[in-house]
Amino acid sequence: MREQTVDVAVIGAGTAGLNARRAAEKAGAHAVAIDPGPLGTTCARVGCMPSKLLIAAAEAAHAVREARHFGVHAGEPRVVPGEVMGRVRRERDRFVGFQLKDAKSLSERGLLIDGRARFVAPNVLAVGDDLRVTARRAVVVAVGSAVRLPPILARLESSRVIDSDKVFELEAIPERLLVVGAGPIGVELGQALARLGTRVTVLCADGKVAAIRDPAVLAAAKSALAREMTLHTRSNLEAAEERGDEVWVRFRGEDGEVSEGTWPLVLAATGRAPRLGGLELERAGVLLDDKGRPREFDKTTLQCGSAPVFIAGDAAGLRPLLHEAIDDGQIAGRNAAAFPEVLPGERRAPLAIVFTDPQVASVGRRFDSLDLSTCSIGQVDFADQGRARVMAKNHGLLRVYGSDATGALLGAKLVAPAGEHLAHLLAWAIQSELTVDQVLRLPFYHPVVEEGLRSALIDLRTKMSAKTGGATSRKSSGP
Ligand SMILES: Cc1cc2nc3c(=O)[nH]c(=O)nc-3n(C[C@H](O)[C@H](O)[C@H](O)COP(=O)(O)OP(=O)(O)OC[C@H]3O[C@@H](n4cnc5c(N)ncnc54)[C@H](O)[C@@H]3O)c2cc1C
Ligand SMILES: NC(=O)c1ccc[n+]([C@@H]2O[C@H](COP(=O)([O-])OP(=O)(O)OC[C@H]3O[C@@H](n4cnc5c(N)ncnc54)[C@H](O)[C@@H]3O)[C@@H](O)[C@H]2O)c1
Repeated sequence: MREQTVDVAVIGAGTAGLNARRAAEKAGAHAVAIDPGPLGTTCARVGCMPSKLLIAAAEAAHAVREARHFGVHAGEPRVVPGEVMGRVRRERDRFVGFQLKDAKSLSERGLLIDGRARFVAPNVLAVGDDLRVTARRAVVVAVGSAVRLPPILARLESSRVIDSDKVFELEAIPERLLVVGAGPIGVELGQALARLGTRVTVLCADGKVAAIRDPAVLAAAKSALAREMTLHTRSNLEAAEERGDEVWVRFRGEDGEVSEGTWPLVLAATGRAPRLGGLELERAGVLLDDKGRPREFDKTTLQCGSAPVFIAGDAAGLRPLLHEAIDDGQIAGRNAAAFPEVLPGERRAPLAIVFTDPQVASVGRRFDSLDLSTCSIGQVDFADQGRARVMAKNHGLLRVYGSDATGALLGAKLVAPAGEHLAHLLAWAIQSELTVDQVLRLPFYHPVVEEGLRSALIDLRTKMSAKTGGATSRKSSGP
């Protein structure tokens, strides 16, 4: 058995792991990452980047179709699957290539170990069968997440049931597709394939699309997405089996109505779960609950109880997003290097964007965390918003949440054209702790989609004033 002793061992060389290793090193620790591969990070290989590449192709096809609204008639676009998927994979491989280059350089310096790690004792990891790594200070667990298949689909073991890891390897654009799950993955990939020519049916159990909790924004998103896909929300998968060249599926809607159909391909987008199984965290002194997650986990320091173990990125199951994996990695790496002197990490305003069209985004406080007796909601419908109408992209709803007592902007949920940009403006304002009045004093050009945001903020200010008798709006005079 080979033995290696380091200050900090990081399990996983994805985005969170690589950032954790770097942060630990910057803090003066000898830190290594351990990963059996495939390297290249989930984001670049099978996540953010290939999905956005597929969406970019879909947007091009959609723009050709939509040109008729402007009197420009290009006809039905001819989508060449080999070329579409070829570009997706070529560009994806380019992004992955940068990650692999960094990984190679780490390996050459002995800072990246090839192998699967598991705990054998506190601070001690077995890597494969012949290596033992001891971390003098602490271990960071950054093992990411894996697709969670419902048993009905898992049991099928059919090549006609794929997940998001496999979708980018498709050679053909399917003629018809059933997407099970309407979270970010289901709606992004479902709408993209619909625009590339697939007839897409989406079903989901929880009644939500794109994880939207605000009921008004949810209704607007459903109506926007239903223009291109058949949506069955609140539909439970009841049975599935392979029948000839297709998969037969039966599901039950909330009204009890049973539907069934056959599809040549099913995309399971039923969520992802932290990949903590097999790590034997108990041997590190971490107590686990019945789902195999740490019973005690400090969301601010990312430490598991009082053990010398930190969890970062998707493995923590808190904010499974790329920019959060980077921040998590930095917090966990720094704390692991300084162990036992751990400090809470600085967090940014919550921000999540789903790249459908219109885009869905949430910023700051979530709708279901608001006390509606002390908060007001302002909104704008994009149906008549000037610039959105000019571009024939006039669909969506933006809602902003504010505190009646302080006039502070608390959060926002939107399904809107240029949603990714509106969401960033809102996130920056919320993190800067601006009041609604202060945001309204900032410049808004004309004609831009941001004028829609201004309308929502004016609506919010009016509602706050009505509730407080003008106390919040008296703080300043905005436009
Ligand atoms: C289809 C899709 C689209 C997405 N789009 C977006 C987007 O647009 N924007 C966004 O912000 N986020 C997006 N995400 C989420 C984002 O990709 C993830 O949040 C992020 O990549 C997680 O990084 P991570 O470091 O936690 O995990 P990963 O990058 O998965 O890294 C985990 C690493 O751990 C290794 N590992 C696992 N077990 C062990 C073990 N026992 N020993 C050693 N190593 C191990 C794995 O090999 C892997 O390299 C998307 C995800 C998917 C699936
Ligand atoms: N743009 C982005 O930032 C982006 C894009 C894609 C993915 N992601 C990340 O990936 C994570 C995983 O995404 P996701 O969409 O797979 O997960 P999700 O958990 O958000 O959605 C899962 C969906 O599957 C449905 N579902 C689960 N079991 C079902 C069943 N048996 N029958 C019918 N429906 C069922 C749920 O109702 C839900 O609609 C997200 O949380 C997100 O952090 C982010």
